[in-house]
Amino acid sequence: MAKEPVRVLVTGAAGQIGYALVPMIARGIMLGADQPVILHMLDIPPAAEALNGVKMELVDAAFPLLKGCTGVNIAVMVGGFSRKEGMERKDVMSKNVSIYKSQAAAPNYKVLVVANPANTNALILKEFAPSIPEKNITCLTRLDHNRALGQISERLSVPVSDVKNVIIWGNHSSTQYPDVNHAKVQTSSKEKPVQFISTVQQRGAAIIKARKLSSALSAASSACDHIHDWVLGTPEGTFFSMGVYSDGSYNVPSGLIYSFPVTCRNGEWSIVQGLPIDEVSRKKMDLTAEELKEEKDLAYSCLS
Ligand SMILES: NC(=O)C1=CN([C@@H]2O[C@H](COP(=O)(O)OP(=O)(O)OC[C@H]3O[C@@H](n4cnc5c(N)ncnc54)[C@H](O)[C@@H]3O)[C@@H](O)[C@H]2O)C=CC1
Ligand SMILES: O=C([O-])CC(=O)C(=O)O
Repeated sequence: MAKEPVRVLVTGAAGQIGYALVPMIARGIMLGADQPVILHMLDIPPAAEALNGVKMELVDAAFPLLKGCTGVNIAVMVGGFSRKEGMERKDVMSKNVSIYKSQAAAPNYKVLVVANPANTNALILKEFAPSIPEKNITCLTRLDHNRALGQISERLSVPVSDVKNVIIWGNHSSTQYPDVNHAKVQTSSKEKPVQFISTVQQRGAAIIKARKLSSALSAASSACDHIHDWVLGTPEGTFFSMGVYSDGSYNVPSGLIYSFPVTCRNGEWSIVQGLPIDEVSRKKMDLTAEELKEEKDLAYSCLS
């Protein structure tokens, strides 16, 4: 029997990530090749004509899984302003957090916040939308996770599918801690990836420098991976990084949206517990938590 369609909301759908993301969803990359979808696309009035163009292209692409354009079960919140060369992600805070406060009227569905500063926007959404369970609000650090897999694969010359269980701890910013201590790589090479941490931390800035625009196809693809694994589950023995509401695991202060290693079953994520943390890692995990606390204060000052 054909499955009931899942309704997916994409905010900022006329932007560059939106333009890359909606055809991926309509092709079944996010939710599976047998899962019909209904797309609900939102943007601001000045982008109405561009959004209409995206809708026309979706019709022209004749996606068999695409059943229409209304209603919501999953929300991918890309809407917002992107940073330019020389800016940090928190520099777009004053423009973007107020969007996440105003969009907090959303009911109970799974939310992925992409727009920067992604962790803090997700926290603002959580704090101003008490009707959404905190387990349903997440932010995208899967792009950083995939960047880490890609760097290891390139540097050790192994297929990316032979690398797993890297971890991105903390903020989707240059203080994030890409941790390879628990990674599994099928290789005989003893070479240690050098400058790996700073390359992953600075990859977003490197893409802006090269493209004069921030990353879009990799962000859209990672957003699909994030929702895919959340809804359909993580493979046995594999974990991924997700920005989620901290419950105090690994002594990360609760009350922050922080990226942890997670596994997913039956549409629910759980933080992987019990990984040993060495002293160097502890310092880096605390540093990125400190930045998130500062961002939270800054966000509230922008909203007052
Ligand atoms: N978490 C992550 O890994 C990544 C996050 N980003 C962030 O994603 C966001 C979007 O990036 P792009 O698509 O490249 O930007 P873009 O500027 O091409 O598109 C953003 C879209 O959002 C729309 N928008 C603005 N305010 C809105 C509102 N109140 N409601 C609905 N739509 C609204 C704009 O009209 C525009 O169409 C940026 O904040 C960017 O920094 C980008 C890459 C990776
Ligand atoms: O760097 C940016 O501003 C866009 C982004 O978040 C990324 O590519 O990781």
